[in-house]
Amino acid sequence: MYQVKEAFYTLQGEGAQAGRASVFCRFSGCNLWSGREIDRATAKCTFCDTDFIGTNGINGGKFATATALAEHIAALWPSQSGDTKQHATPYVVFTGGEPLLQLDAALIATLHSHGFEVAVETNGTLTPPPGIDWLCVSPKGSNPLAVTQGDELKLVYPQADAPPEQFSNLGFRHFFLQPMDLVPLNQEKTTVAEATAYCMANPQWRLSLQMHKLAGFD
Ligand SMILES: C[S@@+](CC[C@H](N)C(=O)[O-])C[C@H]1O[C@@H](n2cnc3c(N)ncnc32)[C@H](O)[C@@H]1O
Ligand SMILES: Nc1nc2[nH]cc(C(=O)O)c2c(=O)[nH]1
Ligand code: SF4
Ligand SMILES: [Mg+2]
Repeated sequence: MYQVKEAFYTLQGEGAQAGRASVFCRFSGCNLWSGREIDRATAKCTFCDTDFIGTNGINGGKFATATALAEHIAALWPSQSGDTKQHATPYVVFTGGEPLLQLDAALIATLHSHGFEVAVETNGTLTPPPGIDWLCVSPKGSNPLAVTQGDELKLVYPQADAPPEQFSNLGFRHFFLQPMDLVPLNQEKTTVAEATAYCMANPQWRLSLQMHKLAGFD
């Protein structure tokens, strides 16, 4: 049984694939926070910008089989019109909550058979199933990483207990700093200038702004 908070068609707003048309599938639940505000201060991850509780969002629900969820996701990809010369590869991004609590090899294989490339946004504390085409790891404080290689490492910045230097030798193709959005924490200060300064001083790192929030597309 897969529990999905919401699923929607949008553009990837973050990291190296920013701007790419994507179906987002947001699984319910996380291993680092209950999702309740009352627990935020004592959680293992304290700055989350997302509601991942339950299955009541747009196109959310409970899915008994990989086939049922894959068909639900595939139906959100636009049908290619007859005069389209170039055919874009359908792309699904599994996120959450923490997607590696639920994503399995059967669901990935079924999406491949529907022609999808499969991307994952994970906190890196759980071992991924085989078959993922694009793996984004976003470390959270001092929580130990189970994943030390992948396509991109996207660090929310600043985190006192997770400085970039701690990750710069890991086996990723791309390294991004994403300024911490303080709105969910009810704080005024912006972190964009700090992340910009770090990237300019340390050119291994690139800046990831959350395009969907700036442009307002989800
Ligand atoms: C909501 S998380 C879900 C996936 C997974 N649990 C994780 O943490 O990577 C999706 C992305 O949003 C980032 N994120 C969460 N809260 C944020 C915030 N306040 N500011 C900027 N990025 C944030 C995460 O680091 C992650 O890259
Ligand atoms: N457009 C858009 N891009 C995103 N990239 C990562 C997101 C996430 O919440 O995992 C996200 C999201 O919530 N929306
Ligand atoms: S690990 Fe990801 S989903 Fe879980 S609380 Fe942190 S940012 Fe949110
Ligand atoms: Mg998000």
